[in-house]
Amino acid sequence: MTTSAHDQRHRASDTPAPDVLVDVHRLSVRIRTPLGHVVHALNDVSFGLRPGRVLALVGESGSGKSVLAATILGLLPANAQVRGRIMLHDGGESIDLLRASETRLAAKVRGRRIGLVPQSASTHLTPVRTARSQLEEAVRALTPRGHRRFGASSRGQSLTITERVRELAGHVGLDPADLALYPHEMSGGMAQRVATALALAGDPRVVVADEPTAGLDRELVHLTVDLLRALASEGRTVLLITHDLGAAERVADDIAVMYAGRMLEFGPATQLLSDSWHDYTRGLLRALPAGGLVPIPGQPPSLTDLPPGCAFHRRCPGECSGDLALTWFGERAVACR
Ligand SMILES: Nc1ncnc2c1ncn2[C@@H]1O[C@H](COP(=O)(O)OP(=O)(O)OP(=O)(O)O)[C@@H](O)[C@H]1O
Repeated sequence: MTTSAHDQRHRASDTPAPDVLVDVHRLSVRIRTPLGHVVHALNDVSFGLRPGRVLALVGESGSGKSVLAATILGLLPANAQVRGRIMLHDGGESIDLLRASETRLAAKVRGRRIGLVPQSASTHLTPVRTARSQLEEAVRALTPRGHRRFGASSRGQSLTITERVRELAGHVGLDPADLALYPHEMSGGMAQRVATALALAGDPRVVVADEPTAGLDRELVHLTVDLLRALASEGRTVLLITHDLGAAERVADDIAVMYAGRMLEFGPATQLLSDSWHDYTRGLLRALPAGGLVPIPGQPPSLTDLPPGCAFHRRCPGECSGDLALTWFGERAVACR
């Protein structure tokens, strides 16, 4: 056990490792509901996003994955209370994402440095406008002068908005003819690609994809996974939010396992999947077709009434130490081992 590795991880938010782009440090989020209950949506979550890597956040529904994405993007509701720190280190600039003003987030972060492919992408498209019109608007909004140098594939060239839209479409595997379609004329996979192109319009280094494979058939899941991998191989960082450990297995370099707002395990995907340390991760793997489709008995606890100690305790088949802190062992971390 390397307490020093743990300490190093925690020091990282003060003096970031050179390759950490987004440093999430001891993040906790509470949301007060209209009925006065307090949802403990995230509890003491820490990790770093590194360039050119895909990090998959996996966990059952309600484990806090989307809240984490919303926190990074400054999109939490006003009734949320946030503790901890999220630093973005990009282009020689460090931005404290939890303390930056809404104006700064809108002008410098959302779309330009961090792009979001939202959950249920088709519902986020404007129904009365074609893909082309929505992409043109995004490109125009993110590049006010209309002409500039764009994208990895065309560095050194100046593109018009029309050319840039065509380039974005090609980037995500859309046919130029698809640009004339309205959202109701698009398949789920196509709408998802348009949403991805919108997320890439400002050439962000970080792309957050919230459940991009949900509801897609197997072939489209493969195409989506390939697209996310291609983004990473261009040097972008991808934060993939998914309840589908199978999709995470195909695309992720690193996997973080979430449960009831806590991170229970983190590590390089191949290691975490072949040698899981946490009983919950092992349970998720057994629930996959390859693992025999064995569901984890029981339900996650209510986030308004978390039990004391380990939130997984009641469902845990193993001997739980009750230690909630995520402890780092080099590149891997586990709680409650
Ligand atoms: N605006 C909100 N007001 C109150 N509670 C919220 C709000 N947004 C999220 N929550 C709660 O926070 C918890 C975490 O939700 P979150 O959407 O992050 O889960 P998730 O892991 O993304 O689940 P899913 O896979 O279903 O999207 C849930 O209990 C959810 O009900």
